[in-house]
Amino acid sequence: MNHSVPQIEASSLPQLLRAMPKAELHMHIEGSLEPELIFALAERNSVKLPYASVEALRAAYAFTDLQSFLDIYYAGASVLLHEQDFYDMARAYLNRAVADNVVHTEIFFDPQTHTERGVSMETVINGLYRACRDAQIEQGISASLILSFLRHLSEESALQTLEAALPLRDRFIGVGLDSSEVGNPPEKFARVFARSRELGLHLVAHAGEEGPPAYIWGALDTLGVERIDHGVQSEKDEQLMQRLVKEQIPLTVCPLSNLKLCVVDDLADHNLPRLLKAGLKVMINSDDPAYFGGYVNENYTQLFAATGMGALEAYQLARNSLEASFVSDAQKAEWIARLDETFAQFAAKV
Ligand SMILES: Nc1ncnc2[nH]cnc12
Ligand SMILES: [Zn+2]
Repeated sequence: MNHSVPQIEASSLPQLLRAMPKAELHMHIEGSLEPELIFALAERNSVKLPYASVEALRAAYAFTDLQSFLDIYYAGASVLLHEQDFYDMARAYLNRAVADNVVHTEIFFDPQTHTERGVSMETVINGLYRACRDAQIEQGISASLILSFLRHLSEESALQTLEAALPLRDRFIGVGLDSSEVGNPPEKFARVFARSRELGLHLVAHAGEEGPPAYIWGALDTLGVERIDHGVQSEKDEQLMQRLVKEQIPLTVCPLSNLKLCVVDDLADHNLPRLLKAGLKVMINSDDPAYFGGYVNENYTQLFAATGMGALEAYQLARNSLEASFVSDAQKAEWIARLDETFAQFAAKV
């Protein structure tokens, strides 16, 4: 776990954070819809928005908690109607990811947000999948999809969603669980996760964003997830911390999200440096970059500036992101070799 990382000038750190190859394992594609694209799609699809302008919409992005964000986030997604809309949204995100030296991304999508409005499952998945495939061919970025269930809806709805997606089973690699956490514990979704496991899908779930450590235990023990999305509340439970370290369960942490949703008051107080130091397999992600003030590199640079972390932590976080991804060991090894090369190049500049 302790890798030997070459000496790198502190002044090179922002450049290194941007240049290092990394994976993004926690981002919601609907959360990458920039206000400009929301307005462009509203016009293209003749959807009436309750905001007069891009500026007025952006001004509404002052959140007090997760729910206050989700209300606006679901309203923003109402402009997505056609396969091309889903394609354009995903290509816009993938362009940003390429610019941030993301070599691999595992993208959440919320089908129920769209199927409940009458958009078909095929429209959603085909648009997103085609964007991932074209970006891979044209830009070399690897991208996979994770179908996420909305936990404020019933398990029956999640089961129906999974069944509706099965004809397109080869177009997504796993399932997740998101939306309003408190009051919707993981146990509510035990059957749909069991069915997903039978289907050979990867399993992840949001837990311990606002909710208690008990939800992280539930996600691990009842749902059998391989990664925890967020998980920042794990620090409140020493036994849970020990388990997360022992089993090296990845936590996909999202610092700017935690700041904007008031999970933390100040980035300088974010617990990621402590979690990393305690030996947890944490990494940095953007969650909903269009709403929280930045894509993945902005999350790295702002958190590092606020907390004083250095090159050693940068290496470990990027490496954790690659190791925690759902790709082959051979692919991981190739990207880790590229990460090592990047660090060696920066060390040579000293
Ligand atoms: N941060 C978050 N937590 C839960 N559900 C979400 N859906 C989109 N972003 C989310
Ligand atoms: Zn999330």
